[in-house]
Amino acid sequence: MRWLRVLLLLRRDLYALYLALLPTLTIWHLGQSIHWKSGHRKICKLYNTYTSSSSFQALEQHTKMDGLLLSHLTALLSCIDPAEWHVSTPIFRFRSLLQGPPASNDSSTPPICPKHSLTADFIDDLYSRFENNNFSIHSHFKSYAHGIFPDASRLFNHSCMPNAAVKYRIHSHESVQMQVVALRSIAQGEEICIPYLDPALVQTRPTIFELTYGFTCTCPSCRVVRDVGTLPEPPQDPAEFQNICRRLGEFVKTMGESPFLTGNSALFPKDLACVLHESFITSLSDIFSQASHDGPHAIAVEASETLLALYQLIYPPNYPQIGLHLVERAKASWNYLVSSDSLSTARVDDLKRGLSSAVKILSVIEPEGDQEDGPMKDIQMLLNDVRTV
Ligand SMILES: C[S@@+](CC[C@H](N)C(=O)[O-])C[C@H]1O[C@@H](n2cnc3c(N)ncnc32)[C@H](O)[C@@H]1O
Repeated sequence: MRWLRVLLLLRRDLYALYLALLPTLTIWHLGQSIHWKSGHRKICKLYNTYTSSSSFQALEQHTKMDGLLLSHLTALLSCIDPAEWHVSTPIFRFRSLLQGPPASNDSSTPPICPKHSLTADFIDDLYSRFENNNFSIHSHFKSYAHGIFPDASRLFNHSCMPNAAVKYRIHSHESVQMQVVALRSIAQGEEICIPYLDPALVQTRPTIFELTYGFTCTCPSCRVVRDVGTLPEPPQDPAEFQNICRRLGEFVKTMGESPFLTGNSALFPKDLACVLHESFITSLSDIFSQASHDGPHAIAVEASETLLALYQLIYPPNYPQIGLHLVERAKASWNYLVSSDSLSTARVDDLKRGLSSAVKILSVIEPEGDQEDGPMKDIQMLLNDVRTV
């Protein structure tokens, strides 16, 4: 099948609400600007009082975003005659989505902003679909707000080895646009799945699926994790920890396709089970960021190699996190190079190869988000630096 890059442009959803961190609240509302203007007015007048109220301030950041989103939704719906909510409207589609499991609906509906004409039961009913259907609008992993995209919620199930990923176009004075991008060729009839959360959360993800989404994931990655069983903690002893890092690097270099992609747990060496323990990635990331910042740069390069191996094991090919990490790894290599007494040609070549892989992977999903801190800019700067040696 032909490489299908952008699968869908989900512009037709009625409510793409991108709020939270933006002081001026915006709602995207195709073709019903009169309703939007009156909904906007309802929110604007009370916005400061609402966001500075003690009940709003007491909420967790995540629930604050939900409260803002729900405020916009109720403001908007209060301006539309329910007789207009027929089958083809996004609100009808939104209300036809699955509700979250009882556990995710345990917490009460957050306080909302506008005066509205909707009943408490109706608002609870809307909110019961938030947790397992809404999206976190992000730009290069920086989260901006929560958004409702009923068509995308209807269409896409989750996989920890997804064949597609969600990105957003965020530009001032434009509606936020969601795009679903294929990470590889997708055969006719194959289900298109996106990740609902970071697949690297190997240990916590089953609980999140159960409590927030109400399902047990049966993707190839989860099958392998289940077969591996209880995950041992990574060794505390530095020499043993290093040995595991080396073993992981060797395994990934020779594995061909990841066992987590194919679901074949027999191919995953049992002595590497501890690399799936979430403390392994945390320790490595800490070592990497500290050494990248303060040195020694050789340690940063070493940690970045192991992180790359881990990402190649647990993420699907072309996953953006791999591309972004390749850029960070190249920065560490560059710092190491310029702080060394002599320039190693092999290391310069490796750096160039790493950047070229980063470009290949990131080109699948880029450009995305607000573009301000796009990794392509960093790559270009590094390539310019490398050309000078
Ligand atoms: C955003 S909706 C996805 C679309 C949904 N299947 C539908 O028909 O409307 C999220 C819900 O879909 C179900 N779901 C998503 N991914 C799943 C998966 N991999 N296995 C089983 N159920 C899944 C869960 O019930 C989850 O709460």
